[in-house]
Amino acid sequence: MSGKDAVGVTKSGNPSAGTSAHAISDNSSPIVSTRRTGIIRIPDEGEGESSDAPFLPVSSFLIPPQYQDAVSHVLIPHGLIQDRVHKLAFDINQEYADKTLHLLCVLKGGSSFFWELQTALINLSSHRRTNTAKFQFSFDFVRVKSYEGTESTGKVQITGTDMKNLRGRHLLLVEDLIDSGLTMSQLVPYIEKNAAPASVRVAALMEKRTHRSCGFKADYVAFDIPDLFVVGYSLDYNEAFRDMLHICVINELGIEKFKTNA
Ligand SMILES: O=P(O)(O)OC[C@H]1O[C@H](OP(=O)(O)OP(=O)(O)O)[C@H](O)[C@@H]1O
Ligand code: HPA
Repeated sequence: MSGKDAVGVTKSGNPSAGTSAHAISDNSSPIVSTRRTGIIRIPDEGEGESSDAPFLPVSSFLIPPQYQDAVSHVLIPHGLIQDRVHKLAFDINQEYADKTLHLLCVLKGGSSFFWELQTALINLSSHRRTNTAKFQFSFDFVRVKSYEGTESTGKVQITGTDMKNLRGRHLLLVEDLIDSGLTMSQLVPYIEKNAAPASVRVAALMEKRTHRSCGFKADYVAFDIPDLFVVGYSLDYNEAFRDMLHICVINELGIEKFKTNA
């Protein structure tokens, strides 16, 4: 790989102690867990045996003109995201086969992943052959914010959802990225305390390999990524890049160009 100006994240998010999402708490039917399986590991640049992993140059993809010089390379193309999300949807459909699932989209970063996942779940339920059980889902949104630019403020603001609506439900939080884990390690206990759901699990599109991690692990994960600041597919830097299909790595020029975008 040659994305040598890619931006890594260096500041500490000051996360609290390790937390993980809780398992389903009722015993209505035995299920074979497919959680945390099939995670695709995106290697670090020049990493050991994986050093021949394909470098995906910006010029090989359709990228909005204003972003072409602001990212060093494509990390995860949209097509690969879609394929992985379809598999996660299949696993979720199987595991919650006899339950009504309540998806909780964590805005704003989780929105593209959420729409892709819920479309895949609808498609699965619509196929007679896979629709052997009584899988159903409903959904809601929660706004959670802690980052400014590329750094966590250390304060997680949770707004925009009535906790009463989540009471007694099987919740699946749909989140774009576990970075330090601060956001999820605060959101999950907050919901458990204020909403008393039947169960809470977390589906994350990506988990970052970072020394800043507080140890939080999601239940369903599509990609395991290097410690780089990623943008696109609803992930932002100062609100820029959310309108880019592929997940890319921001570069120094991008950091400068969109510094005052908010
Ligand atoms: O694991 P962490 O270190 O807490 O970082 C992950 C969180 O940071 C981002 O949210 P942000 O605060 O930028 O809000 P946004 O979703 O509106 O972009 C991202 O969408 C995750 O929610
Ligand atoms: O890598 C990232 N990209 C965008 N938003 C983020 N919030 C935490 N980490 C990131």
